Amino acid sequence: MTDIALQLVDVLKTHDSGAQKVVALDRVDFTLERGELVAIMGPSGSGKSTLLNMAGGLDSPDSGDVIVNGQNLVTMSVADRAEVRRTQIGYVFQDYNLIPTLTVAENVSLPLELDGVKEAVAREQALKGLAELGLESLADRFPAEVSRGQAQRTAIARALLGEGRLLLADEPTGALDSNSSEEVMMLLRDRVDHGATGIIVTHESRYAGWADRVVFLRDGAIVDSTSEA
Ligand SMILES: Nc1ncnc2c1ncn2[C@@H]1O[C@H](COP(=O)(O)OP(=O)(O)OP(=O)(O)O)[C@@H](O)[C@H]1O
Repeated sequence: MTDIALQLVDVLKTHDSGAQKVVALDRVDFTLERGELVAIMGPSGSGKSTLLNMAGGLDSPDSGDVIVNGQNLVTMSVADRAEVRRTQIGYVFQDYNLIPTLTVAENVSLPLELDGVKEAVAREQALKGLAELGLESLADRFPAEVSRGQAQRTAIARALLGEGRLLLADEPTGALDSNSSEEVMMLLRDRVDHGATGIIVTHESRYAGWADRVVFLRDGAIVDSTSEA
């Protein structure tokens, strides 16, 4: 394994917006070392979510390369990309993406079961992950029966399962009060300190303070980068 968890090389991404083309990422180069937690900040529309979607293999660039743990997501097959996503990447979406017909625990254990982990073992791991976020009592409720903050923490529990993951979190504290937000940041930090690697998109500099480095985007380009070190 290399020491680089993620590399974007000269990534260009445009979106069609009516008759116009919007440049969402303008030939971005970005490297994330294993064990780093990086915060991405920037004005609305600057390309933060697009960058995360590229990193997570949810969308493909027009040109350039996206390399996760030494594997180029751009040149691999759709099936291989799906497997990298499932086994090596944990994604926390802005809108949680919980499956409404599955319970909280089932939502968290589903990716493990898709990986072939036996149902009982997957449930046990899901319950452990939920307990870390104070959600064990909600395990058998459905997403519609929990609060927005609890749904967000469920999505985070799901993303955190699995060792040494690349965690990609788009505004993970968006739906949470400030105490819960601090807890979530502490958890992400702790997970990174124990072998994971992460990117958090955030609008709030106080949460960016948990990161090792803050990268600022503007008009689809990285304009500045700070380091705590
Ligand atoms: N599916 C899409 N179709 C058309 N344009 C899009 C699409 N997704 C994003 N864009 C445009 O691409 C640019 C970057 O969007 P992106 O969502 O990455 O920004 P962001 O920094 O995450 O914004 P926010 O902070 O508001 O979430 C914006 O101009 C946006 O309008």
